[in-house]
Amino acid sequence: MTSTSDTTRRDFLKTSVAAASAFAAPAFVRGQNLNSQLQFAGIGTDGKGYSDIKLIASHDKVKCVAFCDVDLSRTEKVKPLAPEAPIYQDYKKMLDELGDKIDAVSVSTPDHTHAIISIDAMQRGKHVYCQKPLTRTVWEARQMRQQAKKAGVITRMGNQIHSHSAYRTGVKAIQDGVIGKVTAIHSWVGTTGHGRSGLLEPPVKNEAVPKSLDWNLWISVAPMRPYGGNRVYHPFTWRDWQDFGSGAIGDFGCHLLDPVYTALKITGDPISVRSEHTGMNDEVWPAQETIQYVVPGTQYTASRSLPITWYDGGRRPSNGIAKLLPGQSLPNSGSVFVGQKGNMILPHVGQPFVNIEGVKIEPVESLDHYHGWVDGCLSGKQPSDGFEYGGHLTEAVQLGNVAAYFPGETLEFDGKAVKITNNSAANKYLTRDYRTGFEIAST
Ligand SMILES: NC(=O)C1=CN([C@@H]2O[C@H](COP(=O)(O)OP(=O)(O)OC[C@H]3O[C@@H](n4cnc5c(N)ncnc54)[C@H](OP(=O)(O)O)[C@@H]3O)[C@@H](O)[C@H]2O)C=CC1
Ligand SMILES: O=C1CO[C@H](CO)[C@@H](O)[C@@H]1O
Repeated sequence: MTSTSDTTRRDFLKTSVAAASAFAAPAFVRGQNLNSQLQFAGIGTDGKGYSDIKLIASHDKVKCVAFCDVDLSRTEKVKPLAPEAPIYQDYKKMLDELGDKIDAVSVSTPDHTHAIISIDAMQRGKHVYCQKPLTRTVWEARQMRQQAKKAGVITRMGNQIHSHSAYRTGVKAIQDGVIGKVTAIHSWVGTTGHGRSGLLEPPVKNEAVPKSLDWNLWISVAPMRPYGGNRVYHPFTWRDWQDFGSGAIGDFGCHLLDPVYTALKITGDPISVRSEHTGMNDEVWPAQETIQYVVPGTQYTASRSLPITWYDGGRRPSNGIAKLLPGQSLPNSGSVFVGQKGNMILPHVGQPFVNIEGVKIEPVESLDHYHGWVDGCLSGKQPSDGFEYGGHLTEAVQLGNVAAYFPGETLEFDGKAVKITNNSAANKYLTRDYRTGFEIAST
């Protein structure tokens, strides 16, 4: 028997699919459960996962139907958000068991697990909000773009500052031509590529895995290694380690380069990338690094190509580049947009200013990044910064990490073929070897 609410849900689905040309997927794939409510499951429930889930759940049309975390001791905070929602340790089991009861998921787990979880969820027709960087490798980012397109689901990358007034104001100022056409970009972050765990190599002594944690699931696609101990790899310190995290450029590149990519409408693949750093081994990322990209020019750039320089670990552009006015200073993290009429300095989560006497930039309002994604899921309207956009940005970020293995060498990239054309040894770093049972099939 068909209930009234079932009919309403199907009617809603038909209307929203018809109304949204961006909805490419067949109706059976797209949220059978979508009516005026989004049935949502949060994967990764502590750290950033908790705030992602809380802010998504604060939308009045969201119902939390399940939570998942490989460490059950880290699920306490989300429980009050939906005390009746089941808690899983394995996202696959959750998706298998709950099936159509889930319309959408957030993926707020360490970087190495973003792709395997998000791609699986998209293949099952779920909308996905995934943390930055979208993936751990270039190849995975390309798969995310392709799978999102194929599934026709609504996606967004979790770089919430994209919707913040500071970045939106910077984007508008560039597109309004306040500094003229852009000739170069310099972006930097104060953080370092390693140092969070205090280790450069895996520890010799290992502690027992806590009972609440499924270490096999935490390791996921990466080669198995012992647990180590609290904060050797998890929580949080996985960022240092090449198997799991993506160093300083991976941690902050998708934040800082986001207003650059958005303002300049960069949609092409990087042409070349070159890294220079203080040294690295096979385990952790460099402490200090400078990465030089060349990307295709756009309507907002002065030339057919644009140099972007990335600095981290305390490095930043020189005063000669920034050309600040008296009283101005560079923030700890941010970007200098060098333009034909002057420079715009865009602090990370701070309002932009220019080095042109008498020119002030009016702030534009913030939007709700989380609710924007939920609204997109309900209406069928894809936000402009879905996985196509986030995938491009992540490919650039992770190319920087490929270049780190060949310091001082300019690597030329063929984006169409996803290939480094002038150094065959570099190609293996565009992807990874997947652990048996955790493979990602090509889309
Ligand atoms: N946009 C932003 O401003 C921010 C984004 N981030 C991003 O959020 C993500 C998470 O970072 P952070 O919260 O610091 O990391 P943490 O290590 O603190 O937490 C990640 C959470 O995911 C859980 N988890 C790990 N693997 C899985 C899995 N396979 N399935 C389900 N749950 C899993 C972890 O459990 P366990 O305790 O076992 O590790 C933990 O609860 C990263 O991609 C990071 O880059 C982080 C901070 C801010
Ligand atoms: O914005 C952020 C704050 O710091 C975290 C830890 O380095 C980052 O991962 C995150 O993206």
